[in-house]
Amino acid sequence: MSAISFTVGPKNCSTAGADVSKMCAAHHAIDKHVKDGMILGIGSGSTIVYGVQRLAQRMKDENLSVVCVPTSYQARQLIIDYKLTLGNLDTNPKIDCTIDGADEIEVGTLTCIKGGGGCLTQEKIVASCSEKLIIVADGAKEVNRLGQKWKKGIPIEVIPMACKPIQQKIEEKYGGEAVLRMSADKAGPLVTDNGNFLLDWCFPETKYCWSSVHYYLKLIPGVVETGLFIDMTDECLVGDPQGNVRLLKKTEQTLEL
Ligand SMILES: O=C(CO)[C@H](O)[C@H](O)COP(=O)(O)O
Repeated sequence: MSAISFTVGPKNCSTAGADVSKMCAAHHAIDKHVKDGMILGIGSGSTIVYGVQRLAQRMKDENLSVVCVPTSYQARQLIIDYKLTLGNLDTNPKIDCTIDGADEIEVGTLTCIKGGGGCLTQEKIVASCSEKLIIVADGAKEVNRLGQKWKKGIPIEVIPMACKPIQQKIEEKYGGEAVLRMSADKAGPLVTDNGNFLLDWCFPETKYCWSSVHYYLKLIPGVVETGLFIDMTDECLVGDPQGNVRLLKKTEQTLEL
């Protein structure tokens, strides 16, 4: 793997029952990147929960003033539950830094698949308004090629009435299978925070120019957003079960159209 990767831990974060890899990565990101007076984007998923806990602790200990802009209903609720200051893009259209998780990270280009938790559209909007995007993850997410470990496909948010034609167009163009994500607890499809459906496109194993795939998908009427995060990530902090955190920087150019 070609990447700048070095250990920046270990950190003292051995809380019983916690996922130490995720926790150390998230704690390190908060300690390194959050400064007083900042507008901070709060990502979604399980890793960021540790980040919010750490932030709440720092706010108390250091009396920081930080406005938090959520990337999902889950993130909004976390901000409220931990008594942090809730912002939004109307009042804070420019964000200093967003910290978020990922489902898979291509080492070298730092291209990520996101949206396993279904929040990709708001995550991408908030990231696009941010000076910096910091991804926090455990080592299981690192790959040389997207799809090596994450087998659930690339999440694509779609307008419900366009779901079937979009499925067909994707499969005709690239092959594989674009599967409508179903809700775990309600009969029928999962509905996103934006009232849309999700397709998870399980793509055939081959070499892709991900930016051209992304642009092709985005141009299909009814596609709202894709879970491909290309040239957005500034750095990844990757934790391990011993509490070490490695920093990954971009070292390879993304294939261009
Ligand atoms: O993109 C996301 C949600 O849409 C999450 O950031 C991603 O699924 C990672 O989640 P976790 O931290 O639980 O592994």
